[in-house]
Amino acid sequence: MATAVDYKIKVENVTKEYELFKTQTDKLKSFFALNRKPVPHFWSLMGISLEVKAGETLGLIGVNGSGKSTLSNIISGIIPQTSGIVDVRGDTSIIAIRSGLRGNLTGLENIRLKALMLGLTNEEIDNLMDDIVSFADIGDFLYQPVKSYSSGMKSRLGFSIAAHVNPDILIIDEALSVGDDTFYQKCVDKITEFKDEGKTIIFVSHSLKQVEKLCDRVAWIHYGTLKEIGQTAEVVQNYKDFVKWFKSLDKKEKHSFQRRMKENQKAFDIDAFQADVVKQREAAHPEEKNVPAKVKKAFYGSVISEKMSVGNQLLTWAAVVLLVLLCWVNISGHSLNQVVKDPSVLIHPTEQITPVGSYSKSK
Ligand SMILES: Nc1ncnc2c1ncn2[C@@H]1O[C@H](COP(=O)(O)OP(=O)(O)OP(=O)(O)O)[C@@H](O)[C@H]1O
Repeated sequence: MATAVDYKIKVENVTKEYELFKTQTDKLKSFFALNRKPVPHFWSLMGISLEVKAGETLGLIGVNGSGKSTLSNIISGIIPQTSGIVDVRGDTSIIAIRSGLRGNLTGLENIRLKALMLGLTNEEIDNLMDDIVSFADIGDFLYQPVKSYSSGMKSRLGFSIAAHVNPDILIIDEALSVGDDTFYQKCVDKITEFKDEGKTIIFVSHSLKQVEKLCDRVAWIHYGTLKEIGQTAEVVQNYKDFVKWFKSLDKKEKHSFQRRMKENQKAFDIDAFQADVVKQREAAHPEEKNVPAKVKKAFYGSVISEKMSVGNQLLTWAAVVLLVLLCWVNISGHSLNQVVKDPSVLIHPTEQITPVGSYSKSK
């Protein structure tokens, strides 16, 4: 019998690995699994587990580079996790300064594109357009490509779109830090309205004041790990204590601390982590069978690989070979039928090929 879930978002043992390629060519080679050179790895998330309940506002805090945006982008489906379960029950709509808007499209085009991607019909978008435009309040910039916008304008537009498409879950990643005071207040009012409507919100911010004002609970992400999750006042206070401690260090000590943390993220061993999860689960549920297989499925069962599978690699190479062959047949001047009957004709091009710009006398 299926058990009812009491969460809106569940993240279990989620990791995110980045390969630090030096060039785009190295990246492309790796995609086709052609890279022989070892590439440095970096684990942006090293096994995060948390749940967000329906109607709850969860704050994500942590120092720069701790993994807040990586986690919120994984939850909103913008990037895939490397391992772990991400279960999101509802439509997410992310408001982030850094993602979601296409620079070459105008503000108006971005509104339509994002709304279409979120499943709205053109008629629904037409009905919402005036509200979105008036909330964003960016004047004639609406007709300019978004790449010409200031970060405040991008934030206005991004917030306005996401807030009007009526998502069930809202992920707000640093959206309020760049607007002016009037816009900030408008956003806070809108977020409060969402909270009153019972929407689930993830709020990523460096402003502890905003977090204290808006969040029911807070998760402190610390160099790829979940350091603490709990009541806002308590977690924020512990984080403030950490920041105070860090600030009390001299420059050399600060660098050394940050280096140690980053080294730790480079050295993370996913297999050892998986083995640990198995051990803990076996200890907690001694009667449970096939724990290693179940944990393996939970780690990789729902993950979309960013590398090509062997099957896809074979298919791609087969397609490339076929394409080259067809081009060769075309250039040779023989018909496909002739080549199939006698492939050796490929190395004897027909004499009927007419050079470009000349008139064929053989007609
Ligand atoms: N595409 C990428 N390739 C390589 N490393 C990345 C990539 N994206 C993020 N990272 C690294 O992952 C880590 C986490 O980054 P993330 O942006 O999630 O942190 P953050 O907590 O949101 O930081 P901030 O508070 O500065 O916005 C950082 O060390 C960052 O350099």
